[in-house]
Amino acid sequence: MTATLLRTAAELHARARTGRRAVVMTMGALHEGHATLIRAARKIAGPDGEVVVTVFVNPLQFGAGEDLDRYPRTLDADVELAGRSGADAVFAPSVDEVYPGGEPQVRISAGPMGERLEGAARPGHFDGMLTVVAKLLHLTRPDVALYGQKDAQQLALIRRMVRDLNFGIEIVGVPTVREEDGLALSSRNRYLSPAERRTALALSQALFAGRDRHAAQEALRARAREVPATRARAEALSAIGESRAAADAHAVATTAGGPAAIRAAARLVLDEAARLDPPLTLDYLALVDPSDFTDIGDDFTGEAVLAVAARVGATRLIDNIPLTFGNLGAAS
Ligand SMILES: Nc1ncnc2c1ncn2[C@@H]1O[C@H](COP(=O)(O)OP(=O)(O)OP(=O)(O)O)[C@@H](O)[C@H]1O
Ligand SMILES: CC(C)(CO)[C@@H](O)C(=O)[O-]
Ligand code: BAL
Repeated sequence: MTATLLRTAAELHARARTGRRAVVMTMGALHEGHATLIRAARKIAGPDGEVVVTVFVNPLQFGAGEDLDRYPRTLDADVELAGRSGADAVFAPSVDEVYPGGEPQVRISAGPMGERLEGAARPGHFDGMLTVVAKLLHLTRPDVALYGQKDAQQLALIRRMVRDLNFGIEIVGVPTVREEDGLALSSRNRYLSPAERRTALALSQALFAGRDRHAAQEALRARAREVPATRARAEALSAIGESRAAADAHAVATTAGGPAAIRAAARLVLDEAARLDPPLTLDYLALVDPSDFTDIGDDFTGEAVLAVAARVGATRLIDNIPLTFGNLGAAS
């Protein structure tokens, strides 16, 4: 399948609409994570519907000193990958096409959730992101739009904007696609040298260590209901597995359990990576409620997000993993 390249809003609006329109928004430099979103969009739109992929590196969401100028731009390959993955059209407007009068004076405000974690590290980022997402939703007029859970805070804010401002568009989240060794796919991975990539693996490893600790805690809680506490604890700890035993023993020894122990288990991996060459520099590690991105408390139940951001060399990467608390029937 070949995707049609559209450069202007006029070209986009001239397209005859057929069936449901599903939109996948990207900044280009497409990879298998994007391809997964496009395939999911194709499924939702169906054979009679339409899948539109947007490619736009939005200056409004980059801060001074960030990587706007060096962000990879690979439009020909993007159109090819989009078509191969099931897109009908790629809308890749210029900056002038999106912001004809220069930067917009009226913008979307992301509110308090937009000032936490990524928002604290990148002031103004989420206002710029939501402003362009609102514009692209108006320009593409989809029935449904799909976003990756890799950018969990972005996804949560888009859901919030669509609900709070009555956009009337269905928002679908797609789970994070990872390399075989666990690294989350990201356009920015192409900045990494082989040595930096080895260090960057610590982001996902830390999340997996936190996930293992969480699984052990949930197992412990479940077992505690069935068998005497001491036996349950031993069994649950053995479920963690030999590979994590040292990190886990440390976490058990230094924390009281609950969210603190999960953070501690993840933190240990990140602290080790800080001593590698090249080192990892941690920006934040947080275990948050995805409805507002505040830290969860000990009595939290439901779905939480363990999120991390770090620098390796000149590259800043983010990753996260969902963890379900108190739902003993579900896998974490
Ligand atoms: N590994 C992934 N798995 C699932 N979705 C992803 C993945 N990487 C990106 N996405 C999603 O693709 C959409 C476009 O993201 P974007 O173009 O910024 O890609 P990216 O790889 O996240 O780039 P960057 O490295 O700049 O963060 C977003 O909804 C994002 O969450
Ligand atoms: C949603 C988005 C396309 C807005 O520029 C961007 O933030 C991204 O690619 O995740
Ligand atoms: N993938 C999120 C877009 C950004 O980093 O600006």
